[in-house]
Amino acid sequence: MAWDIGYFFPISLLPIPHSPLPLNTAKATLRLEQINLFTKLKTQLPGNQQGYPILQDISLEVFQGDRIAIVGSVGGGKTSLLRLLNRLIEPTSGKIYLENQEYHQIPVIQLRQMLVLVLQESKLLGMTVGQALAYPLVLRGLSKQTIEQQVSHWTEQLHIPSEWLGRTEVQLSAGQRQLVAIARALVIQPKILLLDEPTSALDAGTASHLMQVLTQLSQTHQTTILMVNHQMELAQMFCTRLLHLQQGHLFANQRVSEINWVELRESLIQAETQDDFGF
Ligand SMILES: Nc1ncnc2c1ncn2[C@@H]1O[C@H](COP(=O)(O)OP(=O)(O)OP(=O)(O)O)[C@@H](O)[C@H]1O
Repeated sequence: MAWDIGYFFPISLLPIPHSPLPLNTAKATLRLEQINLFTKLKTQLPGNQQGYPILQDISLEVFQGDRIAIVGSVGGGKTSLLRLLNRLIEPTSGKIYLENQEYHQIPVIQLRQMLVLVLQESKLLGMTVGQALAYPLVLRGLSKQTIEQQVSHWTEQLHIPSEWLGRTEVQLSAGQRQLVAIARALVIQPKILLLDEPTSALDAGTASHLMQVLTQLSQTHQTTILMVNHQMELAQMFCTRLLHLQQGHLFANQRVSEINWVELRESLIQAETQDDFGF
């Protein structure tokens, strides 16, 4: 796809970063040790001064190149786990390490160069699609040619047509916005990619294609991917490992060869039924 970034984003108008952010070359493994997350609600129960438990005693390790599906019934703590990993929120207790370095010792900007979170509702912040895709690369001080190559590569990979590049957020459907948000994360080639229900607004064909692109990405670049997904067939297609969160507890942490998908589906349906009817 041939397009000129200058058409969408006059480079001269872009902020020049004081020190360009390089693309990452470091390894990326994560370790969580006894993570607890409690949220203080205004209506706390008497005697429950800690607040409402969202995640409890989560310990796990994530290795480079892992493709992890995070599943569980609604409110199980899946999104909260991703938000913790991106430091949008802090744990109440416990520690998180990236490459053996404790999170608090890593400047947030450095952490987020390596690790990118794509939430379900991502905003283009008033930019066109072309501008939004180029912006993180401009911040990294890359050349115009490299930016155009990267954006072209990932828009092609995700089957994003060039007509979308001049559109703003309101001119995109929910599914189109979701694909653009994923492309914006992929252009910077993060070492760790955190995806919160990336296929919730996509049709079956596009969702399945996305799983193939992500699998290929992790195989060729050793990208570590953690993805929350309610669609078991997509999780099955994509993952090398599965985390099952149930009411804030890590109910299972299994390699793909250990997973009994039939039992897993049944246990998820059962948990949802219990949640719905308060059993
Ligand atoms: N900011 C917050 N304040 C209070 N409670 C919160 C907050 N964010 C999340 N929670 C609560 O934490 C629990 C876990 O929420 P989370 O969004 O992590 O679950 P989830 O597994 O991603 O759910 P879903 O599958 O529905 O997206 C829920 O009970 C939710 O109500």
